[in-house]
Amino acid sequence: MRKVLIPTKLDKFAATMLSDRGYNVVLDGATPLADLVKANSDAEVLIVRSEKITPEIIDLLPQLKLIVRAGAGFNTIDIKYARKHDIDVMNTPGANSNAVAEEVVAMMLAASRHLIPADISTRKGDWEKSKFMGRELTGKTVGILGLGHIGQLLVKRLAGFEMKVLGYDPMLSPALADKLGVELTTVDRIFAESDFVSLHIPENDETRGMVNRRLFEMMKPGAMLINCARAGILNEEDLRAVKAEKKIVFCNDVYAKDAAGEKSVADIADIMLPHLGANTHEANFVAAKRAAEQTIAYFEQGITNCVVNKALPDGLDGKYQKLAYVLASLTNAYLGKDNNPNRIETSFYGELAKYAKWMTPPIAAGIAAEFAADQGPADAEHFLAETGIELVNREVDNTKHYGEAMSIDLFVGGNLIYKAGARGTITENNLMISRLNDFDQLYLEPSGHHLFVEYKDEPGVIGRIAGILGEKNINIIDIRAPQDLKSGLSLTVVKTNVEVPDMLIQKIREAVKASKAFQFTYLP
Ligand SMILES: NC(=O)c1ccc[n+]([C@@H]2O[C@H](COP(=O)([O-])OP(=O)(O)OC[C@H]3O[C@@H](n4cnc5c(N)ncnc54)[C@H](O)[C@@H]3O)[C@@H](O)[C@H]2O)c1
Ligand SMILES: O=C(O)CC[C@@H](O)C(=O)O
Repeated sequence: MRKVLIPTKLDKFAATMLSDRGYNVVLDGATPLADLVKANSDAEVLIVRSEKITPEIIDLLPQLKLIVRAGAGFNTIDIKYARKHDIDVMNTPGANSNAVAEEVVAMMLAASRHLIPADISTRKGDWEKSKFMGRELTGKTVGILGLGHIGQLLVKRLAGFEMKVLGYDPMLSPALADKLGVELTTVDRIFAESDFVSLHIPENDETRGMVNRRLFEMMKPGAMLINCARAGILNEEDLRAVKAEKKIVFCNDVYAKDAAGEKSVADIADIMLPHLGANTHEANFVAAKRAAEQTIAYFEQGITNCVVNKALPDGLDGKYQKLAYVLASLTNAYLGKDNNPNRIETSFYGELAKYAKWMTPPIAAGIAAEFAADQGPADAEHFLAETGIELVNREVDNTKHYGEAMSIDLFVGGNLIYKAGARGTITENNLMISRLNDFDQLYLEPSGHHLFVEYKDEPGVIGRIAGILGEKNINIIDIRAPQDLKSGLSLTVVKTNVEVPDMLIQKIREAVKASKAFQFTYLP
């Protein structure tokens, strides 16, 4: 019986549904997380809300296969560590979005009409009608950053106020924006022209701290900023610095840590709530129901569409990532250790074009041993940018009929640009390097130890290489010998049964006056 641990205050419906289906469920929202995890170390599934799921918690659950975040944001879960341990993490997209959209409308109205301080004052016996002069929503401009489940619902819920809606979300198609009545624009224009700005983006490496002083300084005096997304996307110090001068009204639902105690935003927040966005009976029920349904579908039907830490996107065969690694590392070996690339150009043919970003981690790993290939595309892009390597994905000409193939070219900068590149594909389920530089028709299956020797074409060279290897009892398993007719160069690639020692490579280099001689080993 699979054990499901629900260490949070989640609607009982999830526990009931899973128990009815034969799962062994422990639902306990009172015991501290670490204690509960230690007492249930045989759990295979963890269903959580905003609890922090750290490597330490994951290490206490050696049989864990699945973490379900009953909600949208999964920044509280170490999804990379989970991936390393073969644990899938999923969220329940859209389950609580209506609750958040309604909370935003409530904040807009409450702050615009001073409902909270006016209530406190009137209860006290004061009559401060003139102090609480309000503003109306109708006809104003609202700017929405992030138009996913919540952002889109917010547009619909605000429809009655006849507002002009500006939006920014790289994933929203112009057609859908049109249908929703959203004018897609830049982040800068949203901040500069809106009377109300509402944030609905996830917190991740890309968005952390992105709502900063530069944007606050653009805001209209007296405009309202609403953060029901995540604390980390907004730079609190920057807001503090400009809030008084710009008279920004700030409504906040989210904190670095969900816990009782003083809140650092207290001095700049006009309304602050204890992370109430999803806190409705309806949202709690829907999130619980989805979490249970998704768990059952995951184990019983293998449905993984809500997994957020996939190593591979649906539809991509992992062999293509191996190929990208091999092409990048072979080309890098060809350039030699004194020639560090400063630009990578890639071409992905056929269906591979839509998976281009998933090739960036293996390419980065292929040219830099310090980058681990199991990291995600954003990590790889960040690593390349930090290392000063430009990545350009070229438009491809699919009329060449290369099928699902890829080319990777590395450039060494400076005034004199030096370039090397390789193309490959998968044939009969094996990696196949079809070209290295202008040596077409290489058709090399790269597994094992390969000695690459490039030289001015002349007869007898392959025999000399074989002789030197034979003297040392090194067995030749396969030989490829393509020519580059334009440059008059030949390339001999010898697959050997063992690694060829450096001294022997040097001997071969001298014996055949090679322009290149290096070993390339790939052990899949
Ligand atoms: N306060 C709460 O209780 C509460 C409840 C639910 C969700 N949330 C937070 O709200 C966030 C959004 O929730 P959702 O359900 O709408 O998620 P979602 O995934 O449906 O939508 C997020 C949208 O943000 C867009 N986006 C990502 N990076 C962006 C960027 N740099 N610029 C512009 N757009 C970007 C995405 O393309 C996506 O469309 C969640 O990640 C979560 O952190 C808070
Ligand atoms: O579970 C909650 O109450 C908060 C959930 C919310 O922040 C989310 O990202 O879904």
